[in-house]
Amino acid sequence: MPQSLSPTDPQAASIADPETLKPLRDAIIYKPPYVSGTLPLPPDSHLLYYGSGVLDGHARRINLANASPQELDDLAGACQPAGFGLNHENVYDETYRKAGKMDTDTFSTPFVPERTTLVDTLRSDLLEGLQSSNQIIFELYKLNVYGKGSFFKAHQDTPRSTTMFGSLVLVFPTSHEGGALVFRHRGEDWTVDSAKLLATAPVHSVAFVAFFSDVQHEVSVVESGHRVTLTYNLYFGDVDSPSSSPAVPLSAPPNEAIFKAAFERLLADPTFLPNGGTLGFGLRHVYPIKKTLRHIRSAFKGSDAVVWRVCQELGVAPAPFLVYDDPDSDGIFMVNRPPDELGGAIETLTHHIGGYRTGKIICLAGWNDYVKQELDVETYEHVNWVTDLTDLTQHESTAAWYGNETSVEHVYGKACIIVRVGKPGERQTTAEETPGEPTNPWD
Ligand SMILES: O=C(O)CCC(=O)C(=O)O
Ligand SMILES: [Fe+2]
Repeated sequence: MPQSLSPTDPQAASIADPETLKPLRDAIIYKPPYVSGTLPLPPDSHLLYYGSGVLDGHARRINLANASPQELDDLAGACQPAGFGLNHENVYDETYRKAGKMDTDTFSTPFVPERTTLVDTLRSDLLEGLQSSNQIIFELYKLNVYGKGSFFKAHQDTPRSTTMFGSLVLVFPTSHEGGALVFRHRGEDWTVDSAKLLATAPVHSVAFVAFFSDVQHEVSVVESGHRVTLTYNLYFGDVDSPSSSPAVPLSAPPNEAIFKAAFERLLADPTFLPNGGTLGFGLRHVYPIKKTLRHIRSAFKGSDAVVWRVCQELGVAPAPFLVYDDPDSDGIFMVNRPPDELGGAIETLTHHIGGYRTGKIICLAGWNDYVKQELDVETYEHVNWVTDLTDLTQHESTAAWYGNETSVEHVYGKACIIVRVGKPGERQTTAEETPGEPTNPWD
């Protein structure tokens, strides 16, 4: 991390007290442990075929997109009481869980989660980092019908293997009130009211909620109607290629509103960066780096997309940068496009990137005057790191090292989002104020 300047330095006003950045950092690092939203589907995806002992071997067909109360009563009547796992046993206790269930040998659904945008949504907004590149396996687990007065008290789902990482619940648009899913984790709680989500969703949508296995959750009492759900166990498969297209979120990730509110509060505070300043966010996902960083903007997902969108909404211009931490000096550099091959000796990294047209020196702590002059100190800029740099998205360059023996060194530029904030009253910045990205005919 860059070192701080002394408080007497004229640049000191652009250094934010790290405590003030904590709400922004927390909104990204401690994001809610679930994703939820609605998913428009073709009407046939809501079909359900079921048969059980009570139907004397006859199968029934119901379309959950427009099921009548009688059809739903029949479905509920064909269910068995739902149990829950306690000390490795399946227990029935209607003071703890009151709901109907069908096992997967009793019903059939044409819905295939792998063929929907759910895969991208989970990879972007629930998972992060290297996990986002894993294949996700959806295992259909149960159909549940929560009639009036049904509920499921606080519990954690039983992981069925070491590769199981979470659960997915799909809620069909059958008329119901209540039955919100409440999560509790690290002393916080969140409520996802699927009935309310469905009320404003396009016709034929289902609601979805996916969450990590270690999160405590409960289904609050269904006040009326039938809440019909499919639950899936979520497993990691092999490492897959990252999805090529970013998920277009149908609903914002749950940390977006929290991050935005925290950022708005900071920008409204006149003691925050009284001279304006620069914020840095390490990236939380893996993206390919090409000749320029321009394509990365449209690839951002999860919390990276949250930072990007919220900054744009609040009028503080975000820009992608690569940051180089030169081990041979105390300098840290940032450039807004990958440097061409460094070519020469590693000792010249400082000069090469510092002198590079789009290069920008962001920390000069400990540098002597000669180097400062060489590198044009006016380009100095202190970055207040909200979240640490990560090595998930980085650009590699090679350079020769002339020591006792000549060797090749690798130098890595770590990608991040840099946000420039104006002083109070003039907080908004425009993209033109960030160093312009050279137009590249090959981009
Ligand atoms: O129906 C829901 O929203 C959650 C159900 C649940 O927690 C479970 O089946 O384990
Ligand atoms: Fe559960």
